[in-house]
Amino acid sequence: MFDPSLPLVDLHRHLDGNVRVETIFELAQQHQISLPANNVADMRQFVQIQGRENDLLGFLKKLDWMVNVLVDLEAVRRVAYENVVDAAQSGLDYAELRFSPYYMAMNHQLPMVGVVDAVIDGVYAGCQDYPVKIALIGIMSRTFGQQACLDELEAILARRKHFVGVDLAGDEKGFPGEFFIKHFNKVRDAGLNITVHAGEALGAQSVWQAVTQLGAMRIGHGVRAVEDPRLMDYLYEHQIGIESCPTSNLHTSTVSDYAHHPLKQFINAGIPVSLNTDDPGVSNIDIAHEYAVAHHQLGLSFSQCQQCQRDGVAMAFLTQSERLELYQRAVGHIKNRG
Ligand SMILES: O=c1[nH]cnc2c1ncn2[C@@H]1O[C@H](CO)[C@@H](O)[C@H]1O
Ligand SMILES: [Zn+2]
Repeated sequence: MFDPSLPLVDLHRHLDGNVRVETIFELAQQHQISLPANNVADMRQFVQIQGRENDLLGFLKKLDWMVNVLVDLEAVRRVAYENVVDAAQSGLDYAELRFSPYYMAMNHQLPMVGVVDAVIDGVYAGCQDYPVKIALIGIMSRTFGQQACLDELEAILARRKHFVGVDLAGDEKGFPGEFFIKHFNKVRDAGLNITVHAGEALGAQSVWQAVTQLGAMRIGHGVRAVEDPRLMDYLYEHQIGIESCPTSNLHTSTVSDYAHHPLKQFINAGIPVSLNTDDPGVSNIDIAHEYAVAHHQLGLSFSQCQQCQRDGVAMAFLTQSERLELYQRAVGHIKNRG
């Protein structure tokens, strides 16, 4: 339940977690990549969540098919372009698309800076054709270790002006935040914003770590922060925003059901919260679905949903004048629709 007169934004959206099943199938056919199914309909079960997974790692396996078909830079460009189309068609005014150059490059030994350039190129082309504003966040995939993360950070920083921030994603349990302090020192030196996946597969300590040692200005998921009241106070005092992705949290079994999702606890604590899709292609959802879930399953009132929309704009890695533009654009939408 969102308000069409307010900007609709998605700040936590993995570009490499949103490759269309049709595209996976087409690319695989064109380039003789073997898939576990021989038609698009049968392929869905391997890419999209069926019910839920037992844990985060089970969920993340679904994305592997998406990057498995990135055979060349043209494929990367196509996927980036289609991500902009999908964002626009789902009604978003603004999306921060995040991607991991290492993860996208690794299967076919693509050059990482080449991957970054291809994403920039595809996103730029998409923005020429569709009315949506896009910003990019570079991901370090912790799953592949510290050196791989340093390498992909280097590729991100080689195109620094095209990014608004850097994130840390992947296997939180196996590769905790303390392994990446040096990486985020470089990110801060480069003047980029910082968001970190934390409190998803590990508890409140991981969120503490992200905000006090990695310099996180926003937290991806943050679900388990509610386990520590002192942390909740800290997040409130420092107005660290939570990028909430309720359906993803259900699909990774971070929460046992929607009724146990802590979104309302963050709101009641005065912590800024945005609603986001995480991996729309894996969860098979769009942003409207998450607002419907927030209202109907998590018990947010319409005005609390509106507040999430406003918090999303406030939390966005944008300048003040860009935020105002988003509000003006939303008013324009209503006029166009009317
Ligand atoms: O919900 C999530 N939690 C943690 N990591 C994630 C999630 N979704 C995707 N990735 C990770 O992000 C990178 C691709 O953008 C990959 O490392 C993937 O495993
Ligand atoms: Zn994520």
